[in-house]
Amino acid sequence: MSFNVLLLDNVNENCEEVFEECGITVHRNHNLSGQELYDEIKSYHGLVVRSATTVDADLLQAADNLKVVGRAGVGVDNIDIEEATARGILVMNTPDGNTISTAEHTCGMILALARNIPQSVNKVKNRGWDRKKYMGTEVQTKTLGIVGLGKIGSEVTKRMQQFGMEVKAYDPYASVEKAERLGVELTELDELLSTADFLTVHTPLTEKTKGLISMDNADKLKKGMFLVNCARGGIFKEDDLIPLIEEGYIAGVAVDSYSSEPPTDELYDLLDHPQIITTPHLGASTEEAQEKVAVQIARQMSDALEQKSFKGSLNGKSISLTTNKEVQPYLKLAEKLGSMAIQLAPEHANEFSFRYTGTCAKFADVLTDSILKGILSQHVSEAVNLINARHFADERGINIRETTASKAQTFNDLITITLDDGAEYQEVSATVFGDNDYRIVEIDGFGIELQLEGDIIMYQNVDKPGMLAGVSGALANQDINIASLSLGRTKKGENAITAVSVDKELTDQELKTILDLDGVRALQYVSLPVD
Ligand SMILES: NC(=O)C1=CN([C@@H]2O[C@H](COP(=O)(O)OP(=O)(O)OC[C@H]3O[C@@H](n4cnc5c(N)ncnc54)[C@H](O)[C@@H]3O)[C@@H](O)[C@H]2O)C=CC1
Ligand SMILES: O=C(O)C(=O)COP(=O)(O)O
Repeated sequence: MSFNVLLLDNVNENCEEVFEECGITVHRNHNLSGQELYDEIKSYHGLVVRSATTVDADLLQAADNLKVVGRAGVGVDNIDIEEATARGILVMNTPDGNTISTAEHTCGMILALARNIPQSVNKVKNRGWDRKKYMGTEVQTKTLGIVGLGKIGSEVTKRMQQFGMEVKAYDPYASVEKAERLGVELTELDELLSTADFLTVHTPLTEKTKGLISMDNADKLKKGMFLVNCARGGIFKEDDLIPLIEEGYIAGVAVDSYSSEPPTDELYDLLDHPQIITTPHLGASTEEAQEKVAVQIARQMSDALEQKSFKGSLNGKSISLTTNKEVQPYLKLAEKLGSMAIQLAPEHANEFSFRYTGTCAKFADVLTDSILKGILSQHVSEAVNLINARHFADERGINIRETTASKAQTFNDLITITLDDGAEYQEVSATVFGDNDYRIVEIDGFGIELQLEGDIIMYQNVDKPGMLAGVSGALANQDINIASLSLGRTKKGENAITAVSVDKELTDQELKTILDLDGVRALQYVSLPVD
């Protein structure tokens, strides 16, 4: 299949080169938006953006053929990942291509704030000369507070330590070992706010980081501190920046990212304050960073479109495993078994347990996606794939429990699915022999062995002579050929289960002739694809 990709947002020209080397057709358009973009996007398999294009639900809905959205950069807050996931569209970014550039820009902002560089440059250019007004402060021996000790936060740390700053950080998810390695003291947020001379944020904008600094916590700030935001607009409450300055809580702010870009008129008015220095989202705007992210995203997207690798994917992490040859037979087994289990399950079952025993246990994550694909494909009108399967399960309030045991038991590999509606449950287990011999091996505790494909009748019966003859007679009378069968029973003379694989799809009427036979207690029927 041949693919085509649309490049927006001035993505570096190396992006084109890499796509073309991979045999992918590229079209570039810097100025598309609104209806024009909705119309244009329909024919593309891939879309590459930076931060300027909003990839929202409407755009994704219009994108009939889209398989992957690539962000040539880090932040994906301009992409509706939830909607993309629901539509089975992969979203990927390039997490480290612009780290150094953004860290360097942040360091520049810290120094610019400390020495009033932008304001004094402006003064001189306007024929002014004021050395007193622009008296600065050294950063050496001062405390730098970092919120978010991730990739950029760590690089800012290393650089500013060279300027003699003491670095403290607040990041509830950072490890103590990492902080020790960087020579950083991890603190609580309040302590950081009350001790930092400069505070720089390097987190995404989330419910927790939105308005991290505002007039509400102004009393916690070290008087006269400087603030830097080269992460995302809104981490400092923009409306509160001037009151924070005017009331003497902070000495100045450097901002590179805004809650709306370009800023609204009101926001421009706020940013006009002489103690606020600003750049137009330039953190990642260097030749080096743009080349790196453009090349990285083109490679990642080409590999994903060609199903070679899914590196950098944000909404289908586990599918990166699917290119591993070892996992392929298990994926198929999981999907087939999921498809079988749901046909046998009690109605309204919403407690799903998946047990993985043996080698397959190490692939549990993606196998669960595959089982869910098998289950949900029969109930969801949209196409279910490994990216959106969990989304649909969540939407349906399905609770998933996964257990693993790497030590093989009777079979080298066994996947067991239990679907439960709170009152009744159905349990099926299957294995794969070699690369492609998929077998059901247990149904509700009865040992059975039958190929996991085609049309299968399963009935419980009294364990007495003549049962099988009755069933095969009934099938023969209707010209239905038996392909194979398997018998299982709990104890001699008690309950038995028979699974019969037949050569054609059966009607309800044909099935009834078996259910009506004396001694047949319950009957179930599943129809599975044949490879
Ligand atoms: N101005 C620009 O042009 C650029 C801005 N960015 C932005 O910079 C930010 C950081 O990027 P990276 O360092 O690459 O990301 P990262 O994922 O490596 O680091 C983020 C860190 O924030 C921490 N974190 C998350 N929630 C937190 C919370 N509530 N409190 C404290 N820490 C928290 C995480 O544990 C992680 O260590 C992102 O928002 C990204 O979009 C990135 C590149 C360029
Ligand atoms: O990578 C990021 O998160 C950035 O903010 C950089 O944005 P940009 O690619 O320069 O529009």
